[in-house]
Amino acid sequence: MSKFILSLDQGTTSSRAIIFNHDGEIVAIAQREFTQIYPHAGWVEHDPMEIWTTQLSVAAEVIVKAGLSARDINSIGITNQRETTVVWDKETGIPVYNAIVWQDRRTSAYCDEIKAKGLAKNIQEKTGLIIDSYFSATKAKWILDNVDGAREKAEAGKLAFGTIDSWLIWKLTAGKTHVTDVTNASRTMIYNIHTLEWDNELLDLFGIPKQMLPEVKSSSEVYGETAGNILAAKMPIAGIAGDQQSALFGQMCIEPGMVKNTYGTGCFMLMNIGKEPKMSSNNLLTTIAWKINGEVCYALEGSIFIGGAVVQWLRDEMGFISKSADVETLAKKVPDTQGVYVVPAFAGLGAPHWDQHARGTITGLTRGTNKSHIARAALESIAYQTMDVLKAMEADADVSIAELRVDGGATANNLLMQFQADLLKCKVIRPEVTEVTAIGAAYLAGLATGFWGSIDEIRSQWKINKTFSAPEGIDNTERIKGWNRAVRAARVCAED
Ligand SMILES: Nc1ncnc2c1ncn2[C@@H]1O[C@H](COP(=O)(O)OP(=O)(O)O)[C@@H](O)[C@H]1O
Ligand SMILES: O=P(O)(O)OC[C@H](O)CO
Repeated sequence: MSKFILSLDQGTTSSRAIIFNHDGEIVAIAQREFTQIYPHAGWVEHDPMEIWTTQLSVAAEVIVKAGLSARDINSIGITNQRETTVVWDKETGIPVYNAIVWQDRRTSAYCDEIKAKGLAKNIQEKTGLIIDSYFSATKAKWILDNVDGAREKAEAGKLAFGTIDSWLIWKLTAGKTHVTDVTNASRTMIYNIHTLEWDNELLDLFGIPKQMLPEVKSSSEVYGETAGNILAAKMPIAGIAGDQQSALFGQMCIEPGMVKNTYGTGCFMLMNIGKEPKMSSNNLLTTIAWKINGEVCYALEGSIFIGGAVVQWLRDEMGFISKSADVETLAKKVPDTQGVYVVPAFAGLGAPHWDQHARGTITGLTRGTNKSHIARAALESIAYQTMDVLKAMEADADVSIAELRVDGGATANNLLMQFQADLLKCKVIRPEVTEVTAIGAAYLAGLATGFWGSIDEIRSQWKINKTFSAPEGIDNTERIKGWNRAVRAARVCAED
C-alpha cells in the first residue's frame, strides 16, 4: 500500500496541500495565497478558477517537495472553507460568476425579509442554522437572480451548484463527479440535517432548482479518482469535510462534550454532541460533524467572523505591524489595554449575537492611548468573542467546559492563549501538530481506504504541545463588563 496521504486544505485566504505519513506526521507543505475580491462594501468574492489553479499547483508542488511520486499517494482528503458558493456550467466547466465567499453580506436585506416572515424557527428546526447571509442558499439565489440567463439554464439542468469541495472534485475528476459531503451540505441552509436530504420546501423558498445540486455523500468513502491528466497518476479521493468539522476530527474530539476552537481568519468553536441533533437555545448552530461508516455525529457551533483577521487589519489597514506575528511584541509593550476595547464587527457579528448590521468599534480611547493598547485590545477581542460563544455552549449543553483544544494560525500567539485561559478559567490546550484541519481530512481519507484501520489506531497520534491555565483566584468581572459595554456600542452605532 502507498505510504502517504495528500490533504488539500482550501482556505479563505490560501490553498494548501500537506502530505502526512502513517504516523500522522507532516512530510511536506505547499501553500499559495490567492486574490480577495471586494467589488463593493460588504461583498467578498474569489475567482473559482484561481482557487482551482492554486490548489492544483500546490498539490503537484508538495509531492515534489516531499521527494515522492504520485504513486506514493494512497488517497486524497479534501477540506475547505465552507458556505462559499460556486455555480458553473456543466458543459464547459466555467463558473457563471465569481465564488461568493462566506463573509459576503450582499444578501443581508433579503435575510432580514425572510426573518420578518417568521421563518426562523422552521429553518432552524430543519437545518440547524440561524438565518444569515453567511450560508450558501441566499448566495446561490443571488447568482440565479442576477446573472443573465442563469435561472433558465439551471432549470434546464445545465448549471451545477457547489461549495468549494464540490467544485474541486468536479475539476479533479474532469467533470465526472458532482458530490459533496454531509458536513458541507449542512452549511447551505437547504439541507435537512435530520432526514439527510435536500429539503424541497427550502429549495422552493430560495428558488433553487434541485437538478443543480450535488449528490450528498458521507465524509469518508471513495468518491472517485483524479482524472489521468491531472496529477501524473490517478488517485482516489476518499475524504471530504468542511474545514471546521475537519479540525474537530483532527483534534480527536470524538467523544460527546469535547470542544475545539480554531483561530484562523475567523474563529469557530465546535462541540461534539453525539448522535442527536440537539437545537441550540442560545443562538448557536447545530451542524453535522461527520458521517463515518453510516453513523452521523452532530456538533454545536459558534461561528465568529473576525478572529485572526483583526490582526491582518492591524497589519494591512492600520500599518501597525509588518507581519501578523509582530502583534505579540507590540501588545506586550503595555501591561493592559487601559480600558480600551476593540470590537471587530467588520462583517457584522456572528454567534451568539447574529447582528448583520453591527460594525467595528473602538471604545475607551484616552489621550494616552497608543498603538500597543489598540493592538492588545484587538488581540483580546479574539478571546472575548470566544468567551461569548463558550458561555452560550455551556448553557446549551448544560455543562462546564473544562478543556478547550485550540488550533489555527493565531494559536502561535502565547499572549493570546494565556489571556484566553485567564478569561475562560479552563485549560486551553495546543496540540503538537497544529495543522489539525488538514490532518482531519487526511484521517477521513485514510480510514476509507484502510490506510488506517480504525479511529482507535489514530487517536494516540494527537499529542499536547502546551497547556495554558488561569492563575488561582483571577477575577474577570470588570474586564468582562467593559467588553459587554463595547459590544453594545458596536451594535448601537449602526442602528440608524
Ligand atoms: N502570531 C500571531 N498572532 C496573532 N494572529 C496571528 C499570528 N499568526 C497568524 N495570525 C493570524 O492567523 C490567521 C491565519 O491563520 P490560518 O489558520 O492560516 O487561517 P485561515 O485558514 O483562515 O486562512 C491570520 O488572520 C493571521 O493574522
Ligand atoms: O478558511 P477558514 O479557515 O477561514 O474557515 C472558514 C470557515 O469554514 C467559514 O465557515
